[in-house]
Amino acid sequence: MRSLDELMSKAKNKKTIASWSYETNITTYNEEQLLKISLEVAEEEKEYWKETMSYLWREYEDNDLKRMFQKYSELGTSALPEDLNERLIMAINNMQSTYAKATICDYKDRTKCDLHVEPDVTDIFANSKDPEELKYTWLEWHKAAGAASNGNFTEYVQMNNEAAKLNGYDSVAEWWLSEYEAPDSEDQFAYLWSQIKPLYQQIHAYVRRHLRLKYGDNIVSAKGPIPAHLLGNIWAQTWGNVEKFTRPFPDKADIDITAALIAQNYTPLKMFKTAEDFFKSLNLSGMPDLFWEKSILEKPNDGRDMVCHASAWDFYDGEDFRIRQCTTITDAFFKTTHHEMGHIQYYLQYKDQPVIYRAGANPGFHEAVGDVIALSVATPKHLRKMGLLEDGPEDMESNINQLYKMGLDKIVFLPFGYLLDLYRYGVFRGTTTPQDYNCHFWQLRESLQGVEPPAPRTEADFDPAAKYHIAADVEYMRYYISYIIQFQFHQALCHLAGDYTPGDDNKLLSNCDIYKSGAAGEALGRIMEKGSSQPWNQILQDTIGESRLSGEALRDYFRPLEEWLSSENLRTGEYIGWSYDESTLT
Ligand SMILES: C=C(C[SeH])C(=O)N1CCC[C@H]1C(=O)O
Ligand SMILES: [Zn+2]
Repeated sequence: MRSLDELMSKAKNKKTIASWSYETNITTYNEEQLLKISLEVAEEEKEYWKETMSYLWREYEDNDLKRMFQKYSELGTSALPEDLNERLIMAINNMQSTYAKATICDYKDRTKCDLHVEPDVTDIFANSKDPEELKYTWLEWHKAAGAASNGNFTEYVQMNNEAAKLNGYDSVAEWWLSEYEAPDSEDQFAYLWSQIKPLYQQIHAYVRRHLRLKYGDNIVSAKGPIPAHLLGNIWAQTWGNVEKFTRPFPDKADIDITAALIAQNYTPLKMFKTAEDFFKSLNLSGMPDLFWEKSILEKPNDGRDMVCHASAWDFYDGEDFRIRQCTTITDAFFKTTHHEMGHIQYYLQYKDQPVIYRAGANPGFHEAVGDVIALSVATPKHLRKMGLLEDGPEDMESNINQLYKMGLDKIVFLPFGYLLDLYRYGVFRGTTTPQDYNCHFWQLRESLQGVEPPAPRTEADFDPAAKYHIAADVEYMRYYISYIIQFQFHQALCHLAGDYTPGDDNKLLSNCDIYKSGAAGEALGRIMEKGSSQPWNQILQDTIGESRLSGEALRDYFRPLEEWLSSENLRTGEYIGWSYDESTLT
C-alpha cells in the first residue's frame, strides 16, 4: 500500500500537470498532450489495479487498510477500454473548450463580438437593468455555450455510464451518490429540501414582487415563475445583484463592499493575501511560496483561450497547490477568493495522508470550508474591522437587510444546487432521454426553483451545458450539501469562539466572527486533516458533535429574516409559490 501510494502520487501529479496546462491555455498541442497522458496514466492505473485486487483484502481485519483497498478497488474511468476512454475524454474536452471559447456580441454594439462569460456576461448581469439587454444576452450566451454541446453531452453520458457499470454501478448517478457513503443519501437530500423550501418560497415571493414593481407585470407575473434573466446572474443561481433595489429597508446604508475594495486599491493578490490572513488568524496554514509562484489569480491578457471558472488544484506531491481564478475586484469575487482558499487549506491540512485519502470527508465538506470563513468575513463587524464598511447602527432593520443580502446568496442557491444533479441523475439513469434533455431541465427549474426562461425553449437548445459544471463533468450536489453543512460548521465554531449565544440578540449567529479564534481553528483543522480517511458522519460527530446533515442551523441563522419576510408577504398579500399557467410565456 505504501509503494502503491508513491506510484499513485506520481501518476496523479503527471495527469494534473497536463490538465492544468490544457485548462489554462487551450491549444491543440495541450489538448493532444492531455489526451496522451490521460490514456498513459489510465493504462498504468489498470496495472496497479490488477495487482491490488490480487490481495484478499475483503477479509482483512484492519479497517483502515480495508478502507484503502476499497477505495483503490474503484478504478474510475480508467476501467474503460482505451478507445472508449478516449471518446469520453474528447467529449469532455470538447464541451469544456466550447464553454471556454464561447463568445457573444454586445447588445449595444453588435460589431463587438468578443464577450466571454467571465468577466463580460457576468458584469452585464451584475449591472444592467434593461430587460431587453438582459434577455438578448441570456439567449445569446445559452446559444453559444449550451446548444453547441448537445452531441458531445450525449456521447459523454454514454461513455461515463459504461465506466460506471465497469465500477459496479447501475449508472453514474449511483457512482456519484456513493461519495456520500450512505444508502439513503437521496432521501437525506430530499429531506433537507423539505426543511428549507418554506423559507425559499418566502424570499422568492418577496423578490418576485419587487421585480414586478420595477419591470412591470407584463414581464413579471403575480403568481408565476420569475423570468431567469432578471435575477442578476446568467444562471439565476444566486440573486445578490438585485439586492440594491429590492432590500427591505432601502434607506439603510448599502453593505456592498465592491466600491470600497476598488477605492482602497485592492488587487487580486491583495484579496488572496487578505483571505490567507484569516486562515493564519485561526492558527491554520499560510500559503506555501510555490502557491504564489504558480497560481493564476487574474485572467492573462495575452488573448489565450482558457477555462476561467474559479478552481483550486492539488498536484498530489504534497507541495504544489494552486488556484486558477480570473479575479475582478467585486464583493462576489472577494467571497469566491475565500471559497477557493478554503480548498487549498483543506489540501494543506491532509497533505500527509495517503494519496487515496486526499479528498474531502465528502465532496460537500470541501466546498464548505472557505464559505465558513466567508460567513465571518461578511459580518458588518468584521468588514468594519477591515475598514471596508462605514460605521453604522446595529438595529433590527440593518440586521434584516444584512440577512436578506446573505439570503439572496445562500437560501436562493439551494434549489439550484439541488436540481442540477437531480437533473443529471435522471439523464444518467435514462429517465431523461436525449429527446427530453432541455424540456426536463426546465421542468426542474420551474418546479423546484420557480424560475422560467425569458423565451420559449426547444430541443434545438441545450441550456444545461451553458453551466460550467455540466460542460466540465463536475458533480454539483456537493454545493447543495455545502450550503447546508457550512451553517452547521459555523454554528459549532461560533460556539467554540464564544461569539454566539442562542437567544441573545447581542450574540446573533449571523453576527458571529471567528477571526483569531484558536479554538475554532483547532476544530476546523481536525475536520480537514482527516481527509476522506473516515466516513464523513464519524468525522462530523468527532469534531462538532453532530452525526447528520441538518437544515436547522441554516434556519436558525435566517430566523429573523424568515419571520420578517412572512409578515411582509402577508402584509402585501403576495402569492406564496408559483403556478405555471400564470407564467408570462406566450
Ligand atoms: C467557486 C466555485 C469553484 Se469550486 C464554484 O463552482 N461554485 C461555488 C458556488 C457554486 C459553484 C458555482 O459557481 O456554480
Ligand atoms: Zn469550490
